[in-house]
Amino acid sequence: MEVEKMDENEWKYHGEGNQSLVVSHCQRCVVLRFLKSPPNQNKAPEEILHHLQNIVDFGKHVMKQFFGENYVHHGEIIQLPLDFVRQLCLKIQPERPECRCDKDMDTLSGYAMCLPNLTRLQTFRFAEHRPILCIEIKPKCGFIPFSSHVSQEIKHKVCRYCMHQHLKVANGKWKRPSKYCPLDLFSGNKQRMHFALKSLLQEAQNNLKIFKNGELIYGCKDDQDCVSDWNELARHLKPFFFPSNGLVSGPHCTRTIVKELIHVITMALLSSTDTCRAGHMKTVPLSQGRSYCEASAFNKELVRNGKHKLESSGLPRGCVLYKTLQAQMLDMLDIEGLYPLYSRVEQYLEEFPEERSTLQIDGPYNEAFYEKLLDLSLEDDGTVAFALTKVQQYRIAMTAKDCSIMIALSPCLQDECSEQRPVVLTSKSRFTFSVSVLDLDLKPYESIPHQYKLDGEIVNYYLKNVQAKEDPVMSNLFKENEDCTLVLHKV
Ligand SMILES: O=P(O)(O)O[C@@H]1[C@@H](OP(=O)(O)O)[C@H](OP(=O)(O)O)[C@H](O)[C@H](OP(=O)(O)O)[C@H]1OP(=O)(O)O
Ligand SMILES: Nc1ncnc2c1ncn2[C@@H]1O[C@H](COP(=O)(O)OP(=O)(O)OP(=O)(O)O)[C@@H](O)[C@H]1O
Repeated sequence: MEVEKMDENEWKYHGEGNQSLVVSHCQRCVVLRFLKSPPNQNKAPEEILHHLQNIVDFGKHVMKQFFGENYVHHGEIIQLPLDFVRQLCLKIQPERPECRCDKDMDTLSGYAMCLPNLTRLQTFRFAEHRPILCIEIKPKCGFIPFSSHVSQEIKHKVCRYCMHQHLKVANGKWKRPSKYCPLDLFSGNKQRMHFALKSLLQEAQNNLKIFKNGELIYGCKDDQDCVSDWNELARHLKPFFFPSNGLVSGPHCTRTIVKELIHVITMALLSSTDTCRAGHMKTVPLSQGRSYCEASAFNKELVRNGKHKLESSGLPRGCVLYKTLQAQMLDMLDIEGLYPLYSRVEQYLEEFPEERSTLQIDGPYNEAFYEKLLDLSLEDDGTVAFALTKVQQYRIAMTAKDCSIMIALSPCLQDECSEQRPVVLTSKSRFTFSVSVLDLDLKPYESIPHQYKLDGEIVNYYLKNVQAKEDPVMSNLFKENEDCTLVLHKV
């Protein structure tokens, strides 16, 4: 990219989260990702550069090992003319959702990350202008804690996402709770995955976005009360799924298109498109802990219908969900078991502050950092080294619990499909696709006390306001469903 010739008119607002703001190039398949900070808390340019370098290194040396080369795009740092950045910031300001304007885009350092635009990622090497459909999912934590450090029984039964929904609605973050449960999505069972994806389509919140040719066509843009218009979505998707226009419009057409969409997403999420170095590293057997969440609407429906056996088909080893879950499961102790270890490291750092850099708390996130993550032992020998390893593994897990998965699909004809590209078929079309993982910035060490506090708030709110008011019939049904062991005594 010729940075001297940068023109803000060639870029447009693309999206943002809590930490960064993304603009996309109008013609080329690239984006610029800028860091954000609260007003009047600008960081020095060297600090921004260091932070961005850490993000790139972490993607390159750590997350690529967990997910594999093809899933992770670490990007590169780019230094831009300050005048261009200032003009760009002014240009995009009116497009920004109000709820994100509590932070400003960094316009002082001139540094940003340059990445491929994953919503327009070409799945064909030569096809320049093929239509592209892209689905972005932020799946959140897909397992129930199995750690013995968990103090509240409810955490072994209901997943964090489902509990957190109630607090979010109470706080006004969202108007309605979602029926999505990450455990259904991560179950590998097609029926449960279908239910999870349908729930995301009903209440997207910040967990689902759909882009057509790089433009956001579905998902929450601004307010907490976004309406899910499936008919409008079906209108956008019809040319992808029914290219010869064979399907009449109406509710049946909408339902069929949504079903086909869910099918292609499921197939892409379950496909194994990459191998990775950490592939042999099995954090925790997937069978450990409960494989379903008692609060999941799918589960409740089954129980109501007298069916107590919830299927969990398991995930194929190479698929993106499996890899995400394995990285998430590096949180083996739960925040309750981790917090005392964090305090041990803190105490050590208070005594020996100069050790902070040797311990690689703020990077560099290099090969040596990755190697230290591989020790999965849970035997606490009382050392700072043990505590630190668990803290760093927890930070990786938190990152994987908050990342997003992007699936880019482009229609192809039968004779066009290459053997190197995965293909998914629907009733009337076929797509080549690529899967990527984004927002893999390592969660800061400093966020651990916040995680500890938030965990308590989520659980206490749930116990006080939801579980206490739960339908007693439902609770009894669950009790009947609990596993029981028959103990035989000698007489
Ligand atoms: O704690 P959670 O689960 O609410 O996750 C936060 C996300 O909220 P969500 O629940 O997904 O709506 C939150 O997302 P939103 O800003 O609400 O879209 C951020 O991703 C936040 O990350 P960071 O601390 O800014 O790096 C996330 O915080 P971390 O816990 O990942 O640090
Ligand atoms: N390489 C990319 N290609 C296309 N779109 C992208 C890319 N990177 C980010 N985006 C879009 O920008 C949005 C915000 O980016 P990102 O998730 O990295 O922000 P964040 O502030 O780090 O998020 P969080 O709130 O989770 O901390 C994403 O949800 C996605 O829609």
